[in-house]
Amino acid sequence: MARKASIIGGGVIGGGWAARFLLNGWDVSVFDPDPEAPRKVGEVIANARKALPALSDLPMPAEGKLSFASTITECVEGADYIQESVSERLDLKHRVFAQIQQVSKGVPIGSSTSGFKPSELQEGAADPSTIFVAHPFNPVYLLPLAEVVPSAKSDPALIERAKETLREIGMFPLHIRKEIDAHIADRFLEAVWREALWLVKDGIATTEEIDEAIRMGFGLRWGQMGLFETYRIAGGEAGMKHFMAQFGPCLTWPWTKLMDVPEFNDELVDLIAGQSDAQSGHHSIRELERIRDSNLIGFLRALKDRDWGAGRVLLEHDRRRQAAFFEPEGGLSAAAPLVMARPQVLPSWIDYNGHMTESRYLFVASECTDNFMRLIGADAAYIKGGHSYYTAETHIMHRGEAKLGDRLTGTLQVLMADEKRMHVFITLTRDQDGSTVATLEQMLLHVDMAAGRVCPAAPEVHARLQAVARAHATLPRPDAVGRHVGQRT
Ligand SMILES: NC(=O)C1=CN([C@@H]2O[C@H](COP(=O)(O)OP(=O)(O)OC[C@H]3O[C@@H](n4cnc5c(N)ncnc54)[C@H](O)[C@@H]3O)[C@@H](O)[C@H]2O)C=CC1
Ligand SMILES: C[N+](C)(C)CC(=O)CC(=O)[O-]
Repeated sequence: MARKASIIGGGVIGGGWAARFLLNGWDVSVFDPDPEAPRKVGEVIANARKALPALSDLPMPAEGKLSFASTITECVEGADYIQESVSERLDLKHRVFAQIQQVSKGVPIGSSTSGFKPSELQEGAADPSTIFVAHPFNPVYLLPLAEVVPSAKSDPALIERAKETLREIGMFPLHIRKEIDAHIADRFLEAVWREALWLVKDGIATTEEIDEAIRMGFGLRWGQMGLFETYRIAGGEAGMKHFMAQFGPCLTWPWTKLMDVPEFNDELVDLIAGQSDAQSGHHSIRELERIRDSNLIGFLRALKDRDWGAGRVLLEHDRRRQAAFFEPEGGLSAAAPLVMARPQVLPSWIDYNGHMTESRYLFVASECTDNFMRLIGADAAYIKGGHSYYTAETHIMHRGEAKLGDRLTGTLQVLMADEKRMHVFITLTRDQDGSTVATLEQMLLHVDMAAGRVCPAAPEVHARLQAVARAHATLPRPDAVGRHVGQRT
């Protein structure tokens, strides 16, 4: 049964949390007194549906159920996890926690607060031990970081449980050991923001020039290595010590305004807002969100290919989902083709004809056979031991068109298997209408990789493969089996 997340406050951040839980298979209930909240949350979720699945080639779990509650009591009933994302006012957050704790006992209550300490949030609470900070980053459905900040009154076991929940929905819970105003990340953002306000106020730079200074240079570095690793390299062969010796003295030079805050008056707000309108006003906010999401997907996939930084978190999330997904219903002896992949057609998969390029059909098919190999035990450890399956022959038939954003399902049927061979038939269908876009017939050979020769599979792999082959022997043989190019029909 799907678990339930309760989201209190359905603004920018509450909507992002709702999307992340929902698309990871949780049921989600949202409470927000704003009558516009369902529309706003719906729009965030619509963006997330386009973006989040594009981070992975694995199937998304079935979406959970979304509901809007009319009271906090109704919202948190039966919740396994509660996330508070109401406006940044301490009195309001206290009132919300009091209402939650009238009905909900022992359930983790994460707060999205950007700046309040957990001990401040817990003041006057019936049970302070369940309230903690889980500070996310916008867009919550794409960025993995959640700063998890407990206080001395927090229940350590409950915090660990909450961190596990965050990992399950693909996040990276960073445990902040000492509570402090604005945690870790917002202290940086505040410092950069303060300096930027000065630069605009003093007429040194426009909002656009400041954004160029970030996105053309150090912003790109930070996204993959952060601050210290980047500066270590900047110290040359002598590393961090040399870097500090060279640039330490400038900390006392007038490079920043440090704690000075510009007067936050209407003049400054109008100046910044006017420049921002001139810079980006030709895009709607929703358009900007989509541009941001598409860029983030590109970055994150690049990091994933390199098993680095946030990309490593995505790979770990894939591994968890893989373990859960590829245990077929009915086990290996189910008499039905096995669902082995559910990819989404990404922008880079589209060719000059406006549809999925041909190499991607083979790519998706090889996702299917890779997952099938894992299922029968020819997994990474088996391959490391020196044995694997190699594809000897493939025949692809293109029977329809897959377009940008289409969700595809790849099923695999075993036609014949013996100790050295498996003959399989893969069907790729479009989820929205069930139509077949391609079929692929393949022969794979079991090889001794060091010898470069075909050899019998290990008995346990052979036994699992045979279990599937026996079950699939009862299935009708697809018409396309054995077809070749130029054949008369
Ligand atoms: N916007 C951002 O970039 C980030 C914000 N945060 C934090 O997330 C929290 C929410 O911020 P945003 O989503 O940006 O604000 P927002 O203004 O977009 O949304 C706040 C929502 O809370 C609702 N609300 C007010 N009283 C309520 C109540 N009694 N019960 C339920 N809902 C209620 C409002 O109707 C509104 O929809 C804040 O604590 C903020 O510091 C955290 C990370 C980033
Ligand atoms: C501006 N802010 C303090 C609300 C920002 C955050 O808390 C995190 C973010 O997403 O930038």
